[in-house]
Amino acid sequence: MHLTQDKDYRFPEGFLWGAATAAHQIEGSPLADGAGPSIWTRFAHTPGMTLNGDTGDVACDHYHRWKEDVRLMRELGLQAYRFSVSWSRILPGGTGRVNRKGLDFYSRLVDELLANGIEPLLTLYHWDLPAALDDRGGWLNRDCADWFAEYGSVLFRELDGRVKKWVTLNEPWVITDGGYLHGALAPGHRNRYEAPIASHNLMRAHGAAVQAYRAEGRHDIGLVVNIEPKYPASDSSGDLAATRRAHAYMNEQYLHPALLGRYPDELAEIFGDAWPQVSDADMRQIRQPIDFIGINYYTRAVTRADDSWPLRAGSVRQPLGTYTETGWEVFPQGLTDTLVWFRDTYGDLPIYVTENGAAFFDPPVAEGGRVRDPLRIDYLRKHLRAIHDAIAAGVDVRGYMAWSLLDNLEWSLGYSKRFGIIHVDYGTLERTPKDSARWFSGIIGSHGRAL
Ligand SMILES: OC[C@@H]1[C@@H](O)[C@H](O)[C@@H](O)c2[nH]c(CCc3ccccc3)c[n+]21
Repeated sequence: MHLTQDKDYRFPEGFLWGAATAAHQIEGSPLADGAGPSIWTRFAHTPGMTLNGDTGDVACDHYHRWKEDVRLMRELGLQAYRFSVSWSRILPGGTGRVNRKGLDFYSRLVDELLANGIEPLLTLYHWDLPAALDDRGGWLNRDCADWFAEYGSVLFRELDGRVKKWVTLNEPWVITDGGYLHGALAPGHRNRYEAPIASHNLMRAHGAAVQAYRAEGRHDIGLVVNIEPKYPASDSSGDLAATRRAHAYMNEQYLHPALLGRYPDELAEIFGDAWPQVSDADMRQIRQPIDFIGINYYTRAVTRADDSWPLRAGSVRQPLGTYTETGWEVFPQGLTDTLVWFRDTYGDLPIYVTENGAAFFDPPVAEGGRVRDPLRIDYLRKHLRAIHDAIAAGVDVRGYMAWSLLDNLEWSLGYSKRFGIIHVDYGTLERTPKDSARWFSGIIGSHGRAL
């Protein structure tokens, strides 16, 4: 038996170490230089939609401080940086006229990353749909596949070659469950009939963007999904069925169409008469070959049957569990299980862990500029070890992006949750690397040996 302290956690040569952010959460200045509003600009300015009415008007002011942020990434020795582009900076009306100043912001950012030896991973869509397209039905309008392919093509033409790892969508599950079923996220709909239509159209748009990339691009493109492994609370038939429904709804609903060309059977059971008929042509468009999958992992769910709508499944708090500030159980084994499950279910497609991290109640910046975040270090260490275990089991994991580079706007929770390895003072906008950033830097420098 290996005692943990003497196990060698060295990662494979070429493993890509980085951190992740998203446009709306860090940039600020949402309407600068000709940009159009997004559904998040609109949602956050709608009274009651976000904690304390927090908006992305300033956020981390990355829109002006991007050079300093790249310098911080270099100082930490990051090899890669995952970020997203705000669609409505590029196409203020969602389609048609290109806003050159919007393109220039991202072109300069990419050049600065490359000049500092940092590989960009670009996410086309991280939830901030142009408001002009929402006015035309947004993800409920089948035309969204063409809109998204047009937007992607503008970026492919401008950046491909400098950007060699592209992501179409970040977490279609959250976009749909949050934005169309439960209404906690923009555009704030709560509709059992809309949710499956939005899901299906998002995946059609993913397929259309991959097809557009194959026509314009020469490098790699993939999809990012959040996976939350489901463990039955008991072996009762009710809990086992609920666990199966929850797994299909969150974890298979998007990977099955993207990689197998079909939806899991449980979805018709969950949505009943609201589950739409889908054509074979649609399923062929969705199942475009991709070069990698991005998996965002935070926690697991011990699952039991309940009367929740429409899933009839809920998670059970673990009395002996450790929980983060967002109420997520710290369960690193779930990441190993998720990576092995993906390989066993979908095959040897390369995997990047494109998000992993935790919000804990960090202390204020102490004298001398230290932010002690031991719980975050413990979380990251355990999850990196969990990835190493999956690699040892033969899973082809190519990289890890810590969520997040910076404390930032946690959507409807506003600025109340800090996920960053770098502290941001929202008054002064001063950045202070936390202990976790220094620790992560050492892990990267030792290729994981120091884990
Ligand atoms: O909540 C932290 C981050 C967000 O700031 C990112 O924008 C987003 O990509 C993102 N996704 C998740 C996982 C969503 C999730 C967690 C647990 C259960 C269900 C869904 C966590 N996060």
